[in-house]
Amino acid sequence: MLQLEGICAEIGGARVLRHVSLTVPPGGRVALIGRNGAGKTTTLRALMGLAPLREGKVSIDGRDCGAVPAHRRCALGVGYAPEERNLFGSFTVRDNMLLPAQVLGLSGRECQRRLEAALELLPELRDLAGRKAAGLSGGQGKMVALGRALMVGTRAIILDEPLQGLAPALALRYVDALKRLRSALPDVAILVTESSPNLLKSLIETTFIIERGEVTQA
Ligand SMILES: Nc1ncnc2c1ncn2[C@@H]1O[C@H](COP(=O)(O)OP(=O)(O)OP(=O)(O)O)[C@@H](O)[C@H]1O
Repeated sequence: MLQLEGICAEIGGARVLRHVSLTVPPGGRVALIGRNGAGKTTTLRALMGLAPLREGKVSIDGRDCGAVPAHRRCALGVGYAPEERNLFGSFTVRDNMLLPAQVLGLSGRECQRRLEAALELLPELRDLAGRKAAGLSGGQGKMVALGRALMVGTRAIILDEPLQGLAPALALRYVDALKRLRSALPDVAILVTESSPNLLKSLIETTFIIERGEVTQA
């Protein structure tokens, strides 16, 4: 379970999150919907320990994360696919996917097992596995970022505007991939942000709305 309780955050002295509370239950499918600049990315960054909190508490599976630095949060089973993807262009898709599992210190065997499981769930990545990330299209890169999040996201994956900028057909393919994950990994929660709920309707159980840093449940 992912839980944000009364989170407040500032960037450059400006209030960006105002007492944000949001819960993602185990295996839950939750969307956070808001316009550009509403605070979606900052909310996810707060969850991952990448945005400093002024107030409030983040917990993962009941564990208070106040003292857990960002680079250890994925060890709690949370995989994060940031909006900008942040792939290493000179690495292959395979190596980009393996990286977070290797950083966690998982054995080579476990890394390979997870890679195979992720490629099984996202077969479009199998053909790309040996390609350098620099040569991928935006849509392919988003799929790789999803696969990479799955490598460590044994409890939850959080996806920041994964459909943003995708052509409608690609966006539907991405949502189909998420639906496959829902069936294959029912215990892995998904928290996804978007500016519009339309394409996510068939996937999502609970929707939160964020407006000027304030979150309400739809
Ligand atoms: N590095 C920064 N410096 C100054 N202001 C920032 C910075 N990052 C975010 N902000 C401001 O914080 C607010 C929330 O930004 P955030 O990126 O969380 O919103 P968002 O809902 O994810 O929007 P987008 O869809 O544009 O990514 C915005 O008003 C934005 O201008």
